[in-house]
Amino acid sequence: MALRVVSVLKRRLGGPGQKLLRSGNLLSATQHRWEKMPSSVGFPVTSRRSFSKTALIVDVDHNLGIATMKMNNPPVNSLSLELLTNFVIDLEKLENEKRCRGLIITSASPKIFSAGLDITEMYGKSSAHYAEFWKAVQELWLKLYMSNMVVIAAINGSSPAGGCLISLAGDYRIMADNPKYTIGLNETLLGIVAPFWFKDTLVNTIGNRASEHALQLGLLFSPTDALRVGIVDQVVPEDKVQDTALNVMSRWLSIPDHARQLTKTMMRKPTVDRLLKQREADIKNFVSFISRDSIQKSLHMYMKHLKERKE
Ligand SMILES: CCC/C=C/C(=O)SCCNC(=O)CCNC(=O)[C@H](O)C(C)(C)COP(=O)([O-])OP(=O)([O-])OC[C@H]1O[C@@H](n2cnc3c(N)ncnc32)[C@H](O)[C@@H]1OP(=O)([O-])[O-]
Repeated sequence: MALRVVSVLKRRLGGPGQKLLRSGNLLSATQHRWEKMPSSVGFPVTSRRSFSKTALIVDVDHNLGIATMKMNNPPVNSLSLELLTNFVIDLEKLENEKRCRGLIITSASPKIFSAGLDITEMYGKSSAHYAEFWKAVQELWLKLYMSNMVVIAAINGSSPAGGCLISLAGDYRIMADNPKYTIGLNETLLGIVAPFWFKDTLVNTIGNRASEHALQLGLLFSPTDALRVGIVDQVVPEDKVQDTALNVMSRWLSIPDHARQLTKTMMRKPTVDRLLKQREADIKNFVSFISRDSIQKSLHMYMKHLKERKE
């Protein structure tokens, strides 16, 4: 598999990649760039490395310059404070590793990409806890949305609310073609409201009218409908999600990093700045909203409904 992707990379690389091809060198231009780097900057050039923390498995292929992050928080990959914190730490690590240019985010649990924010972090806790939790949610979005890496979401299961936000924060989304899986910002179904930066991320992806419709109704889209509205970029058979993510990555990595990164920043910075300007106010707003009796009751009822659904 890795060899096939390297050859796709070579095919698609212009300039230095073509030179490498002509010279018969089997390394991609990406690898060429790494080889010129002193080994002290990080990992050996031809190695793979895996590290896993609670709720997250990260595998870095240094030959391809691609990391794969698998959320691993059974049963449904809910985004607990711990998962959010580890996610941010590992993202920073990868971001600082110059040889890592692409990140694929996926799930280690079959059928669920992520059930979104861990609802149990949002009820029956102290204001200080809500504030800490919300800060971690903000931090993850800020880091992911402005990542220097190419970020591809390989959505191999359902992806409601916060799970959908993680996918939307990437550069490209590939979803498994299984009508049982859904994706969307369904917050209104829980009686809560997606904050403005969730909304902005959706608007930047699918436009204002479709977002208004999706957000008010808390729509959860099937893969086919998600593709139609533009929440995802590609729908592929379930067993092809990872391979497709690698192939798409090769196309994105064939663009010079600096040009792609500056373009990404130009497109996304105004959205990020909106949150940065009012980060503390957004935390206060979340804490006061989530602490309301009516909201606590809604969340409690929703969790009850999830449990009863099983019985
Ligand atoms: C302003 C704030 C913005 C908010 C953003 C959000 O993301 S809000 C989040 C919006 N998210 C949603 O609306 C998604 C809600 N979840 C679902 O729709 C489904 O769980 C599923 C489709 C993800 C998986 O279906 P499935 O049939 O494969 O699995 P299952 O349903 O049997 O669940 C297994 C266990 O996990 C539990 N649990 C589930 N989700 C959460 C959670 N988020 N958290 C915590 N726990 C959760 C569930 O209670 C059950 O526990 P039990 O009884 O074993 O102790």
